[in-house]
Amino acid sequence: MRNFFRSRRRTERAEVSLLQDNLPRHIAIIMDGNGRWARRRGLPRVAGHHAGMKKVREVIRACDDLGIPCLTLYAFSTENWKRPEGEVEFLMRLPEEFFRTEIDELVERGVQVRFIGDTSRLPSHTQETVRKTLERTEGNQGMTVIFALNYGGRAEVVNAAKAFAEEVASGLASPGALTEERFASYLATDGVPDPDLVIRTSGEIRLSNFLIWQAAYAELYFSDVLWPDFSREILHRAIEDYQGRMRRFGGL
Ligand SMILES: CC(C)Oc1ccc(CN(CCC(N)=O)C(=O)c2cnn(Cc3ccccc3)c2-c2ccc3sccc3c2)cc1
Repeated sequence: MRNFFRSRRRTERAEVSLLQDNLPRHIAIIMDGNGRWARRRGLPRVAGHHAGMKKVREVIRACDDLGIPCLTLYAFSTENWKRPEGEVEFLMRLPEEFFRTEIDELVERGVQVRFIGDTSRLPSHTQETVRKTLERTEGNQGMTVIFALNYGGRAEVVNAAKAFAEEVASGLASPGALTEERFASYLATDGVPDPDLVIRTSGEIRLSNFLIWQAAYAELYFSDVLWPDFSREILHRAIEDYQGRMRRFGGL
């Protein structure tokens, strides 16, 4: 058994060594902690969101460089209506800045961007950014990056159940034909493998209604760092921890 591990190729990195042949196929991240990060520095909350957005770029690059096929990002935030007025306006403008500064590199890297969640309640200019991002990256063959916007796992399951019920009502399906496999095809993540690793920052140990169907078997990794302090090194540590767990139970 020891030879088996020793012979496996390793990517030596300063902090951790990652096994190239046991990388997660899909990593999902609950990006939490922007507000606290700003408050600890005596900065306005929007500074935390702006710093958080820069980390989105860094984590996409880090996953793409490792060859992670799929990354889902959940901009975890308490409901918008609890936020001060100016903050919501700022948040709705942030995607345009991200699009303007990042889209060319994403296209260059062959990244395909997808969105899950209810984008209908976003302001029209933000919806326009979503549409342009989809247009610029559809059909790309590289890594898939999914942004969960205004997303709720239970709402997603209810929508899938409704879609199947409608097919039964219109005689296209019979209740007996429903399987877990078929049900998953009605979810927004249809065609995407389930996340192997879910990471959440800021020390909160909760799933918060995120990918509740898809993450049924995912390894969960909780980091105390606040999202704007997330880094390539912390990502690597999470993946190394994941690989350590797979080694313990992966054998049989
Ligand atoms: C991919 C990009 C071109 O398109 C879009 C991106 C997002 C949205 C929806 N959105 C912003 C509007 C809203 N719902 O408040 C959020 O989900 C939201 C809520 N908090 N934060 C701050 C935050 C930033 C970073 C990490 C956590 C939270 C964000 C936010 C704002 C700008 C960016 S850029 C990449 C991610 C991201 C997230 C619409 C279109």
